[in-house]
Amino acid sequence: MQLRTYGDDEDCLDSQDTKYFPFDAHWSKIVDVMQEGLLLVDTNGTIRMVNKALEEITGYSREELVDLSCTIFNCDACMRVRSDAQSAWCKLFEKGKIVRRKCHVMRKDGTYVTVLKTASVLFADDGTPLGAVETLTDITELDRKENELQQLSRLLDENTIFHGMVGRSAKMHKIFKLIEKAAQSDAPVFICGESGTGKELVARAIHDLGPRSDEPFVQFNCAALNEALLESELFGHVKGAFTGAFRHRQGRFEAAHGGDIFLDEIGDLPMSVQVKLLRVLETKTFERVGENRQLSVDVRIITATNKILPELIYSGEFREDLFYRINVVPIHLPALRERKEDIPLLADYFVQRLRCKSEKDIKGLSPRTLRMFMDYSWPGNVRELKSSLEYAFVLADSGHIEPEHLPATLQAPEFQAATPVQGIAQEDDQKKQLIQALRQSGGNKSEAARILGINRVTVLNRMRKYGIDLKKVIHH
Ligand SMILES: Nc1ncnc2c1ncn2[C@@H]1O[C@H](COP(=O)(O)OP(=O)(O)OP(=O)(O)O)[C@@H](O)[C@H]1O
Repeated sequence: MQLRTYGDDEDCLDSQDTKYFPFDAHWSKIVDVMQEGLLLVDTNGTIRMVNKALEEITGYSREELVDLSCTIFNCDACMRVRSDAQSAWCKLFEKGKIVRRKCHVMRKDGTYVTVLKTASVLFADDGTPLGAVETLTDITELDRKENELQQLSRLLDENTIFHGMVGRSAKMHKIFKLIEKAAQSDAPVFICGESGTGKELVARAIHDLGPRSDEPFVQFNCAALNEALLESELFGHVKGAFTGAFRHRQGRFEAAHGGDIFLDEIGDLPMSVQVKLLRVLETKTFERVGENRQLSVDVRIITATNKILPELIYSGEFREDLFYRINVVPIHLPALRERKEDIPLLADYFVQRLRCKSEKDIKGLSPRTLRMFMDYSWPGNVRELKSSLEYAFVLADSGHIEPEHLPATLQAPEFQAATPVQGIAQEDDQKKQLIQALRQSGGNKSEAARILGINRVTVLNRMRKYGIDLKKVIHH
């Protein structure tokens, strides 16, 4: 029995009768706008019809395919078993249909494409098989992503990743152990380390691993607001407490009740608010702005800063008594240049993650780039490494990431340091890099922060610290 095929006879689907289904006359167009490849074979396995998407998937034209055997696709899942003259079905068809089977079909150029195949046998009213319809969905891209995810999970066994933190150095392993212990206690945790070393990740891990993990985790950046707003943001205010306080507002401490509060950039907390925070730590009570009532609160406090608090105590900007209260369990995160053995692993990790999000087939770092990564001092630490790779994914097209795909700050030899740079030399480098990034960004601080792999608040702090005048820098 022969199938009447699409194109043989435009009237075959009752195109005159549009009363019931006005699209009947347009079947050829309908199958051609389908995203899936469509293939019609007769009982001998001879191709009778294909649509446009199938031409695109296989690289063959319609004319080339019609009248050929479907074995031309060399499909790895079609173990063709011809039991008698009438039945030429692939083993897959024995059940009458197959649903979303992953297989590989050969294109005209000899390459293979991964497809999801769905197929059904067509029967006449008397039960005689007429042929079969197959749809093929190209999943090459999905398949690639799946392989990448598998690669990523192979890369990251439990010894190299800890709650989103990647590291195989002895220093990071010590930190992972410390986090586990700190999480179980209710004592305040103080996380210090340079910008971009992962302090926020540590705070999150402490919450997730601790007994308060089902309770709130409230995060607050103490450098984000001015002194007047800070207090009401942290402790809340009552209606009429100040101009503009039209209603009661719950503060962050109340919101964190039962859970953990993470106060980031604690070194930037103004003195007036430091006193109030000290009170919360000592008495576990606070007052809303504009109210005299004491409210008790049960929160564990986690703080972090990239500043050296003893220096701030010395200069009178931070209360010593508060420092002792928050610094019960100190966690010091080492700078990336102090744990260089983590650099290749972190780079692989970020490359794999970026590959999953990108269409580009970027394989990793070239040996030259890896050497450069190992020699660089990474003032912006892991954040800078991550954003350099994001930058490289924009510039590179495929293959390996070469030094020329990296941000200018990594390429300028005067900013590279093979050995840890300390004290004044480091500050000098930091200032030069900031000036260069601000020039590069035309004075845009957020963009400069992105270039350096640090956050905007750190850019502002450093500009203040080094007395950088934006106008002078740009018009230099
Ligand atoms: N060990 C790590 N593994 C994977 N990603 C990391 C690691 N450390 C940091 N990161 C990533 O680097 C970026 C910066 O991390 P994070 O914000 O925790 O740093 P930070 O020390 O809090 O910085 P800042 O002081 O500027 O606030 C984030 O995108 C984070 O996911």
